[in-house]
Amino acid sequence: MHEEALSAAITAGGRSSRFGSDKALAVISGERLLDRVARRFPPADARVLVAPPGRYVLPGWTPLPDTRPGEGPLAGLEAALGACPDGWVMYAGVDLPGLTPAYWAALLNARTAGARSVAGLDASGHVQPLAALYHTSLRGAVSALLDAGERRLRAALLDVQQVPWASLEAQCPDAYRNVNTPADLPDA
Ligand SMILES: Nc1nc2c(ncn2[C@@H]2O[C@H](COP(=O)(O)OP(=O)(O)OP(=O)(O)O)[C@@H](O)[C@H]2O)c(=O)[nH]1
Ligand SMILES: [Mg+2]
Repeated sequence: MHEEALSAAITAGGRSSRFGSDKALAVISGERLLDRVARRFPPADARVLVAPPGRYVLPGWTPLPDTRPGEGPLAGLEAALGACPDGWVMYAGVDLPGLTPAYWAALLNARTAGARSVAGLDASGHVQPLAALYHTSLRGAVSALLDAGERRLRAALLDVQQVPWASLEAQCPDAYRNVNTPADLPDA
């Protein structure tokens, strides 16, 4: 059987305009948000950090420039899918400090035959595309969406397997805690 790779990708190409300074560098519990998200992925065959060239140094992660700089996390996904080996990509925003290895394991375990993306539902039932699995077979579809003017990341959730919050809450209660402003930083 053909072995598929498992890759990790962090997207950090945003402007942090609501935060007021680069939120990836914000320190929480003594470490940068960037380092925290990075170290909470399970082991992966490839690890890429999508961000403007030279903005970050993250040992063990391959720096990857945006294919369409400034066009948002859907464009970041295009870059990640294009650079990762064929298989599944764990794709996360840099501003989700509550993610854990168990969260990724829960998504990976939820994969079904035919699914090309896997995303959790939050406590309100909203799908969460910024901490989700995408299969590299979506490359062409994601580029086509961008070419057509689409910029919402959730549009990339094609052939999606959804994971109910009840299946995620125990493993990762803070999974979708999102840092947009300094007030969102959890107190250490
Ligand atoms: N690669 C890449 N990532 C992006 C881009 N825009 C936003 N992101 C990332 O997508 C995630 C969610 O985006 P936002 O929460 O809007 O972050 P942001 O755009 O930096 O912040 P705001 O300027 O306040 O909207 C963060 O991890 C961002 O770094 C982009 O153009 N390219
Ligand atoms: Mg933004």
